[in-house]
Amino acid sequence: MDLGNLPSNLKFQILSILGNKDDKGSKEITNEIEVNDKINLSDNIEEQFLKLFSRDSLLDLQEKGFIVVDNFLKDREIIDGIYEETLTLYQNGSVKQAGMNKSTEKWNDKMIRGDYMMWLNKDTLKDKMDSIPNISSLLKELEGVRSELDTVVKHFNSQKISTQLAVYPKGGRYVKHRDSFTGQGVNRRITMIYYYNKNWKKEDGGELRLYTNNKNSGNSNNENKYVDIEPIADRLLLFLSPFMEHEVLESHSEYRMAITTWIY
Ligand SMILES: O=C(O)CCC(=O)C(=O)O
Ligand SMILES: [Fe+2]
Repeated sequence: MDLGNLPSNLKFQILSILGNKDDKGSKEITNEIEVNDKINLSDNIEEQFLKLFSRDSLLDLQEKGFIVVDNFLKDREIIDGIYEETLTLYQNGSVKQAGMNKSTEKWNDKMIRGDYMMWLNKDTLKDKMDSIPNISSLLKELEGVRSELDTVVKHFNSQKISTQLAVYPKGGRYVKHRDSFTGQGVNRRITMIYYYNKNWKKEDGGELRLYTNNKNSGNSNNENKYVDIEPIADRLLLFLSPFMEHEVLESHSEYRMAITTWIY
């Protein structure tokens, strides 16, 4: 099925069903907040707690809608370990073809998203965590990003996170979409994608095309402007989930891997 010809609001609705299918094991949300407003990351910040972020990077995230952090883990052994553990999970069938799920309906369409995915949820993976030590250490670092945001940006007050691991086999892509929508109650606010594709080269494709029209900043630009983010090893991309449209371009490598955490 080609969604390209559908009006964009309809396309977004379909993709939101797909994108918002959530991990069942996540904790109950106790303290609901409305995310129908702009995301403010620069007012009343506690600068003394900044470690990973700088004041400017928080401003960039708010105004440009995204930031790229290279050399996130810096440890070659861990990065290679994450790759190997992902390959094992993929080859033993733990990583399943992604599709659209809404109650009993199931709809898989490789033209829309060609990835295989699994939720990485600490509760559901309790006894498996020991077999994926390197992925576990990445998850700790990603939790650290969340806690820095909560500590530095007093009003940020994150509600939960969820994480998925995705593998795109050759030919895989994911059409243009947003990861969440404003005005729907508790929702994804920040998308963080960690890439660990060894020796990625231009011919491998699979770049993340990020449309830079960020309505969070109040200076929206041309809808069609974009940047292509190369999914190179040890790169962490952060963007504002409700404001940034993006797509995964067709991947030509054998496996294109990513671990994505959403902060709500
Ligand atoms: O892997 C990527 O670069 C992006 C994946 C994505 O957009 C998603 O899973 O919602
Ligand atoms: Fe996405």
